[in-house]
Amino acid sequence: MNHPNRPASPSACLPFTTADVLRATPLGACVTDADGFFEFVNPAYCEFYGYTQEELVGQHFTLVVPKASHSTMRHLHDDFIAGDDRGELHQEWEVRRKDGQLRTIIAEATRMIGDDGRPRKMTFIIDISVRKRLEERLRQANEHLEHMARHDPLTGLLNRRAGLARLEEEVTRCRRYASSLSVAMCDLDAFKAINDTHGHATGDAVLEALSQLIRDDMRRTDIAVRLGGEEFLLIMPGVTPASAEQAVDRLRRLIAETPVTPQRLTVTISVGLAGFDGETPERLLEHADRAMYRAKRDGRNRVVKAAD
Ligand SMILES: Nc1nc2c(ncn2[C@@H]2O[C@H](COP(=O)(O)OP(=O)(O)OP(=O)(O)O)[C@@H](O)[C@H]2O)c(=O)[nH]1
Repeated sequence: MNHPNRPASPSACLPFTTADVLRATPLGACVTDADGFFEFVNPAYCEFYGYTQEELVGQHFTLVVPKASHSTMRHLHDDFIAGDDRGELHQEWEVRRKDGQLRTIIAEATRMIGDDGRPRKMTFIIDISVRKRLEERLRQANEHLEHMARHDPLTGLLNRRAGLARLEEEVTRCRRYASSLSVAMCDLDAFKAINDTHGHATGDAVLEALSQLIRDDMRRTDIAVRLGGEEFLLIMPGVTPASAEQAVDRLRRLIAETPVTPQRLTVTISVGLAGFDGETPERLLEHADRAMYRAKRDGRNRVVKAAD
């Protein structure tokens, strides 16, 4: 049974006008004519943009759009008014308040035909600026975490786990395209003595400076990894062992000649070099490692190529 005060037809149940409803809604709402001029704005719309109703009605809607998007927005408005789509639009936009602040909104628009037979665009807006800011902060935090998970905090080079994963990738690529790949295992010489004589902080400064020298000297396509302690791995995709030997020996000389601390300490490295020849990444590293130990045994501060 119907409520005695409730009319039977649902279409006749609102005892106020549509404009009353729009004025009362906490959502910003506006109506623009076919040319994009505001015909109606509700109080929530005015409050969000910081304009009065008088300042908005009669103005073109691009008043609340950053200059860079004017032309895009005009075209979209025209297409929307003329379009024969569903007549609805749900989109995220950056908009500009009267005080110049940029905000992000979701706009829900509907095309409606007025009593005069002319099309209009009715838009509801939802402010999502706070959510956007949080999303951006979350994205930056994730990026930072991902960077931390892949890099050594002292030197900024790839850490062991990320470096070995890169080596696997490069070996796979090399197999597929039959390209060259060389790796160099580099170990600081007599580093314990530096720590013991000058302290751990100086030791850390040496590792940082050494990493910077490696970064500056290597090709952009080379990959430098801090495997741990005073041991570094250089992965050189597309480089033959002969070219790698020249490059790494140049780096060795550069390191030996360059003071790496304010006290002008210099250090040397011993390097074992191996070229990829179809083996697994583990075997490739073993070859480079063995060559590095020979470099140590033969007197340090030298590059030794792995035996074929
Ligand atoms: N300051 C500092 N020292 C480190 C770090 N990681 C490893 N070490 C030190 O590196 C030194 C390595 O010493 P050893 O393995 O004996 O090698 P070495 O003295 O370089 O001698 P050779 O390799 O035979 O030339 C040790 O004293 C470690 O404590 C680090 O992150 N910071």
